[in-house]
Order: sequence, then structure tokens, then C-alpha cells
Amino acid sequence: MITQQDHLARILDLTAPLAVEEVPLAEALGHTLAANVMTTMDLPPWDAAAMDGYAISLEHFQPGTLPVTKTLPAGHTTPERIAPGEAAAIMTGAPVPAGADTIIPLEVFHEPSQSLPREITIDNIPKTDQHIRRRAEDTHAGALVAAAGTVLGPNHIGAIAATGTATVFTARQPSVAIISTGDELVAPGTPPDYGQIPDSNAPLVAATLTKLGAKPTQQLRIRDSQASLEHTIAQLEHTVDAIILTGGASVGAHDISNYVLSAWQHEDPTRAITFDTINIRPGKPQGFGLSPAGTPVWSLPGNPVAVLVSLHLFVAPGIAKMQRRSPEPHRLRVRTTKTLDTPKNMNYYMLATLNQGYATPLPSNSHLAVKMAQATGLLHVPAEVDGIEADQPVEYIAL
Ligand SMILES: Nc1nc2c(c(=O)[nH]1)N[C@H]1C(S)=C(S)[C@@H](COP(=O)(O)OP(=O)(O)OC[C@H]3O[C@@H](n4cnc5c(N)ncnc54)[C@H](O)[C@@H]3O)O[C@H]1N2
Ligand code: MOO
Repeated sequence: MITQQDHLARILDLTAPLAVEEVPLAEALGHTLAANVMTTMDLPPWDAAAMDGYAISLEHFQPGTLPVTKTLPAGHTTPERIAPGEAAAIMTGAPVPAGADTIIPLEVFHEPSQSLPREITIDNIPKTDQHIRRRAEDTHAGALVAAAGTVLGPNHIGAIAATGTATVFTARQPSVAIISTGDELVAPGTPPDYGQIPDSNAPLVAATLTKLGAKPTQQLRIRDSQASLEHTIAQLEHTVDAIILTGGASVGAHDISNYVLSAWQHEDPTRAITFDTINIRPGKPQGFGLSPAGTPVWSLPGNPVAVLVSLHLFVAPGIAKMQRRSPEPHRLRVRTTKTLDTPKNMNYYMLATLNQGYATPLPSNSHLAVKMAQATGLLHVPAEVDGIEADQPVEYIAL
């Protein structure tokens, strides 16, 4: 038996960052930034109106009627100036004319209308500096917008576009082939005969990879045969960045992944695919290493909840490293609503639902695939303890 930490360390040792490529923002969602994105301009680039209204100068201001001498829509590209005693009609987003000290919203003077008055009447002395977005209030030229290692979400893409940047440098997204092994498996949607079950692992792995920013290229189902496993991997190992198998990782006579892959040689024996029992539950039997062509291969156990746990603990960090970002999964501290009794020396992971900082464990035997649908995350009881009392802190990994 080896520890979860040692198994993960080997995975991180044998996975390598992929090349950096320049991609248009429109294609960058879910990519990981490989370089900092900096602004080259102030934002806002100039003082701008925050309201549709009237820009006025407060120099020598006297209440009374002011002529509206200019109309300044957003997109007005000529710098303008107003003199004391003048007002300029201005639209939200337009550059504030030089000499203007404040903006008064149009509703103060009249109903919203497309035809503007020639003059406005102001009864008292307005406050200075109202409804003006100041230059560089958001960011200034040379500042960081998003750091290397950021997984680009819609919010980052919007922010980067706001600085006038059209492309970003990101790590190439790993292409990953998924192989489900097992004579009992049929495609989801095919009515199973007695003794058969739908292949739920491949869709689970594919969906997880997509969420991690990787590209699942194919989902293959193969029978428990040495020839089909060897043939399939020989075909894939030169075309994808990683391969993930499920099933056959344990020690049963038909657990071919273990028997076939652990017999493979690698020119550097420390990189060969090895199988170990890990001090975690579920997900105890795990295989990992490089195929003869040097492609990382994860061989996960077949039980669906074991696959889910393995994806979070062992696949996600390796896929993150390939994309040049932190391999740490996002762990929270929450409290458990129930006492968790677990034997020592094993890390226990349980399906759980989180509600207002309190997690409730679900039945979590590793074959209970449908229970995954009720879970929002995984609770972790570490190997060092034999349980956690109700109401005490516990680590939680969001799904
Ligand atoms: N004698 C021992 N038996 C087992 C041990 C052990 O240490 N000694 N470990 C158990 C544990 S723990 C696990 S986990 C499983 C792992 O088994 P395998 O990785 O060899 O997986 P299979 O036997 O192929 O399948 C296990 C289970 O999962 C179902 N399965 C497989 N693939 C899929 C799929 N694509 N979609 C849905 N379900 C799948 C399969 O039908 C089995 O029920 O070994 C224990 N045994
Ligand atoms: O590792 Mo198995 O998934 O413990 O049941």
C-alpha cells in the first residue's frame, strides 16, 4: 500500500506542461493562461459620463438658465471644452468635456426624450464631481488583468476584451482518449441483457475532462482481452496527450488493465505503468505511468464512485499540470452534520450534500453510481483519524 500523497507525487512527476499557443479570445474559454495579461491602456481611457444628462462647469456658477451649447454622444471622438455658464448635453459613456465639473442627470430637468432642450434651468448650486467615471478608475496602463495560471471564465474574457486585447497565450488543452474496459458494458441507451450494465464511467470521465479544460477525443469500450487493450493503446498513444482507462485495475483474473499494462516495459523503468493499492477509499487500486511512446496513462478502478474520487484526486492535478496551472484541488472547510466513523490509516471520501456550511454524507459505497446525482461534493476523513464528530470541521471538495 502507498499513500495518496506518494501516488499523486508520481503523477505530477511524470506529467509535463504542454506547449503554449496564441488563441483568439473567442476560443479561450476554459483555457489556462500561460502568461500574465497586462493592460496597455488606462480604463476608462478618459473621464466619461456615467449618466445621460448635462455636463456643466461650476466655475463662478450662479443658479439660473444655461444654454445647451453641445451634444456629446458616446463615440464622440473630438475632444471638447465648455466655458463657465454653458451646459453640454452628454450621453453615458461619452468623454466629459474639459471644463466640466459635474453631470446632472436629464430627469432633473425633463422627461426622457430624443429631442433635447436648448437650455436648462438650475435652481441651486450643484455638487461637484457627480456621475463622472474618472480616467484609470478601473485599471491603469501596465497593470495586471489576469495572471498566468488563471482558468479563463467568461468574466476573465470580458475583462481582457475590455483592455482591447484580442488574443491570449494559453497552454494547449490536452487531448485525452477514454477507454472503458469490461465484458459487461453496453453503450448508455442500449438495453442491457442480464449480466450487462451501461457504461457510465466514460461519460463521467469525459464530462470531468471537459470541465477541467481538456478535450476528450474518444470514448471507447473494449472487452476484457489483452489483444484489444494492447491494440487500442498502440493506436492511441501517438495521437493523444493522455489516456484514461477504467476497470480492470484490481487483481481479479479478468482485470486485464492491471495484468497487461504492468507487464509493459518502458526504457526508463521509473516511468513504466505501475499498479498499487493506495490508502484511499473508494479508489484503492490505481495504475499510472507512461505508455511505451511516453503518453501518460491513468488506469482507474471500475466502480463509478471510485472513478469520481480518482478523477478529483489524481487525474485533475495531472491535467492541471499539463495546462500549466496549480494542481491543487479546491478544498473547503465545512462542518459535518453527522458523526463520520471510519477506520484509521485510510483516507475516506464520501459523497455529500452541502447546505449553509454543513455537509451531510450520502450512502457512498463505490458502486452506488446513481447516488452521485444527489451529491454536491466529497467529504474527506484523513487517514490519521478514525472519524470526525458531528458538528466538527471536515474537508470538502466541491464536485
Ligand atoms: N479480491 C479483491 N477484489 C477486489 C479488490 C481487492 O482488493 N481484492 N478491490 C475492490 C475494489 S476496492 C475495487 S474499487 C474494485 C476495482 O475493480 P477493477 O478496477 O478491477 O474494476 P472492475 O472489476 O472491472 O469493475 C468494478 C465494478 O465496476 C463496474 N464497472 C466497470 N466499468 C464500468 C463502467 N465503465 N461503467 C459502469 N460500471 C463499471 C463493474 O461492472 C464492477 O461492478 O475491485 C474490488 N475487488
Ligand atoms: O477502491 Mo474501491 O473503489 O474502495 O471500492
